[in-house]
Amino acid sequence: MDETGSRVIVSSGNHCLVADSSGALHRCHPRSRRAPRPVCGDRVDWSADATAGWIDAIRPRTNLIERGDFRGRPRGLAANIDRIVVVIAPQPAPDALLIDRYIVLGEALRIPLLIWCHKQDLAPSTPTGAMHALRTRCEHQGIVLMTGSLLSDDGLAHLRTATRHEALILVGQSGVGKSSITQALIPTASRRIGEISATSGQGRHTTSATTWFERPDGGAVVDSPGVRTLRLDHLSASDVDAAYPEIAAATRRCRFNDCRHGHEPACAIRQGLESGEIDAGQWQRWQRLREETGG
Ligand SMILES: Nc1nc2c(ncn2[C@@H]2O[C@H](COP(=O)(O)OP(=O)(O)OP(=O)(O)O)[C@@H](O)[C@H]2O)c(=O)[nH]1
Ligand SMILES: [Zn+2]
Repeated sequence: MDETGSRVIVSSGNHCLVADSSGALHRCHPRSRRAPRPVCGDRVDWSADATAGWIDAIRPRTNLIERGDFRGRPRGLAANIDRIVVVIAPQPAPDALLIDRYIVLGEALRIPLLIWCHKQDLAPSTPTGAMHALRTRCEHQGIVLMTGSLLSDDGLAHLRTATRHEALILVGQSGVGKSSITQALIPTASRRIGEISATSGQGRHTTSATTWFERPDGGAVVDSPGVRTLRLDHLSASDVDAAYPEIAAATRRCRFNDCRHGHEPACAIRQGLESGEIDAGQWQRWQRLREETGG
């Protein structure tokens, strides 16, 4: 059996599951130890002999999302993604640094980002200061921000329409609702999880695998447990700057090129912080991520 352009829907270290054009799943292995490892979302050519399925080639990727492992080395997470959906909720309270990490990643890979404020049934009637700051930032930077809930009538309608035919990766803290959203967008997701467990031969499919689910309305959703944290060591300081245009512009207005934004005269950052033009929280996060990326 030979197939071209099939989709890798789950990838582990030494094997992956490939969905053929009819959606049937096949367990495949790289041809050799040196062969590049496919990641979730890859398009691959593969073939099967009497013993096993083999990956013959990985098609060129439109993008590759990587995350730093505990040593900061980049690890492939998912490929060919049209949009990063950062899911936040009133509970657990949003982690501004994690949101910023995804804004940096989206800018660096040029993948459009959408911030989905989920569980609106739990949202306070007056937005918190943090939510207000996030909204202002999204307006300034042209980041799409939408709200919804699984407990309201229009639920995910906005998300569905705004991302029609797109391959989404849902990212965010544990417990914000990523898997619930996947199930709501793809009613057959739990059946698919059963098929994946059966084909991978690893018993119950735990939430430990990044998985590509085809959407019934076109496109796909990638649900991944590897997205609750994100290190950016493998990105550069200029990637961080691109996600903070106001801060990056202010640093260029400081009188001294090597201004450390401490006590130097005519420091545009200090002036911006004093006048309130620069958000103090954003400034702290910029410093933190610049340090992480060696800037
Ligand atoms: N109130 C409320 N609860 C929701 C909503 N959507 C999901 N939940 C609940 O939130 C909890 C966490 O949802 P999950 O979908 O498991 O969250 P997750 O982001 O996939 O979490 P991890 O798998 O740990 O990363 C579950 O108890 C859901 O039932 C919503 O719109 N409103
Ligand atoms: Zn300065």
